[in-house]
Amino acid sequence: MRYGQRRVLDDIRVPALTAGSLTALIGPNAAGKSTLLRGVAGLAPASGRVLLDGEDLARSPQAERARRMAYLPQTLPGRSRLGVFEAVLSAAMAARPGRGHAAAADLHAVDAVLARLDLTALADRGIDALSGGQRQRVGLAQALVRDPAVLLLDEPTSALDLHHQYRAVDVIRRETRARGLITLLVVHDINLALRFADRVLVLHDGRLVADGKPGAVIDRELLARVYRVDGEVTGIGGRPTVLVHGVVRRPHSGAGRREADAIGNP
Ligand SMILES: Nc1ncnc2c1ncn2[C@@H]1O[C@H](COP(=O)(O)OP(=O)(O)OP(=O)(O)O)[C@@H](O)[C@H]1O
Repeated sequence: MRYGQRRVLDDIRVPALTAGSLTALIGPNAAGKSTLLRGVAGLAPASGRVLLDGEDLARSPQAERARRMAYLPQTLPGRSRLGVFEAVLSAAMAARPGRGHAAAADLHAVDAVLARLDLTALADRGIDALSGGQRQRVGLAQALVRDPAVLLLDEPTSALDLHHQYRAVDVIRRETRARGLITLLVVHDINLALRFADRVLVLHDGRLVADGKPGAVIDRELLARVYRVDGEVTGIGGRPTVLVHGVVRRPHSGAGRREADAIGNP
C-alpha cells in the first residue's frame, strides 16, 4: 500500500483469520498498523483482496462492506449533539438499513452494550458533555452494536483508564467468541495482547514479521528487535507479563542489558 509515491506496506499476506478469535495487530509507531486496518476496511487504497466466505469484500459495494464490517478509527469520535443512547441506537439502525423504526431487539441490544461498557449511567448524557475516555467507549459501543462479521478496532483503549482498558478488551473478546466475529485489534499495550489475544500479528517497517500465539511470538528477541527495548516475559501471578528494563538505543544491537539504557531507576 502507498501514500502517493511512498510505499508504506509491503505485500502483506495475512493467513486466514478465524471466526470467534481475537487477533491483536501490534508493532511500533509508523509500522503500518492503521494503514493495514484502513486497507482492510476499504478506506485506504489497497491493491489486494479481503476475502470473507470466498467473497472479495474489497470489491463489494460500499454498502455491503459497511454491513459486514465495523471499523473504529484511532481518532476519538467527534463531538456531537446526540445523546449516548441515541448515538449507539443510530449505529445499530445504520447497520440494518431498510428497517423503518427501532424494534425492541434494537433497544435491548443498545441497553446491553451500554451496560457492558459501563455507559448505562451516561445513556441520556449528550456526547458533547463526555470525557475523552467516555467518548471512546461510546465509539466502541457503536462498533459492537452493529453486530458485524468483521470487527476492526484501531487502538480502542488508547484513552481509557486501567479499569476500562481491561473491561473493554474483555468485552471485545467475549463478543468475538459469542458471536463468532473476526476481530482485528490494534493495541500498543503488549500486556493486553498477551492477556487477551488468541493470536498476534506483528508489523515492523511495513512488513509482517511474526504471526502466532502471543506467548510464542512475544519474547526478549522480538522486544529488542521490533520495539527496541530490553525486556523479558515473566510469569507474574501466573500470567505472562512483559517487564521492561530499559531502551535499546541502537536498533538490532541485541537484547543484552549492558547494551540498553536502564530507565526508571533512581
Ligand atoms: N495519510 C497519509 N499520508 C501519507 N503518509 C501517511 C498517511 N498516513 C500514514 N502515513 C505514513 O504511513 C506510515 C504508517 O502509518 P500508520 O498510521 O499506518 O502507522 P501505525 O503503525 O498505525 O502507527 P501508530 O502506532 O503511530 O499509530 C507512517 O510512516 C506514516 O507517516
